[in-house]
Amino acid sequence: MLILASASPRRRELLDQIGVCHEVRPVDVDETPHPGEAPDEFARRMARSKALAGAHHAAGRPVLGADTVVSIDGDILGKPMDREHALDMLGRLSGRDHTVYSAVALVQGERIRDALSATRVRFKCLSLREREDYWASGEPVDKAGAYGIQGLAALFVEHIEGSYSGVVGLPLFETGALLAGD
Ligand SMILES: Cc1cn([C@H]2C[C@H](O)[C@@H](COP(=O)(O)OP(=O)(O)OP(=O)(O)O)O2)c(=O)[nH]c1=O
Repeated sequence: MLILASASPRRRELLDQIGVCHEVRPVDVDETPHPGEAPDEFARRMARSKALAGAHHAAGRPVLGADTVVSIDGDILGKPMDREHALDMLGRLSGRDHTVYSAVALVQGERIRDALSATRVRFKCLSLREREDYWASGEPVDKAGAYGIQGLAALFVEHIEGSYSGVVGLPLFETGALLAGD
């Protein structure tokens, strides 16, 4: 059975959605970007690191790792450290387009393969009050870019072009192709 090297409840639900039986075994990796590292490269490196870390104790079973980052003006927005950080991130996203990179990596024996989705997301303009109320909902705390498109933040998203499941945390088309060996 496949091992999902992730603590994200969204990833578990997304894998369930496509009927892939799996066991959840979260891993701990250093999620610090290298100086000057591009957001898409960072997401790919993280997905690969998580899958490889999971493979250490997998006894040869296939292991899936994933990573999602929000990127605007070339910067990487990860999870917010605190309220101010979240309000600042949401302020940067307000009224603009950004890109969500979601990478997935699969380790099978000696082999590792990965795939990436890039999705454009446009936010409406957010007032300070809206950002404060959103923080108070508790939703932003564990999410890249301090928002969850699958939750209340659906009200902020004017337009999306790309992979919805990628924004939520696991690009299902790309994941299915990796698992099928394409
Ligand atoms: C942009 C966005 C992100 N997210 C979530 C998906 C991921 O769980 C999280 C990004 O953080 P990640 O570091 O990719 O993942 P994680 O720490 O939650 O889980 P793990 O490393 O153990 O696999 O943000 C949403 O749920 N909705 C969204 O709209």
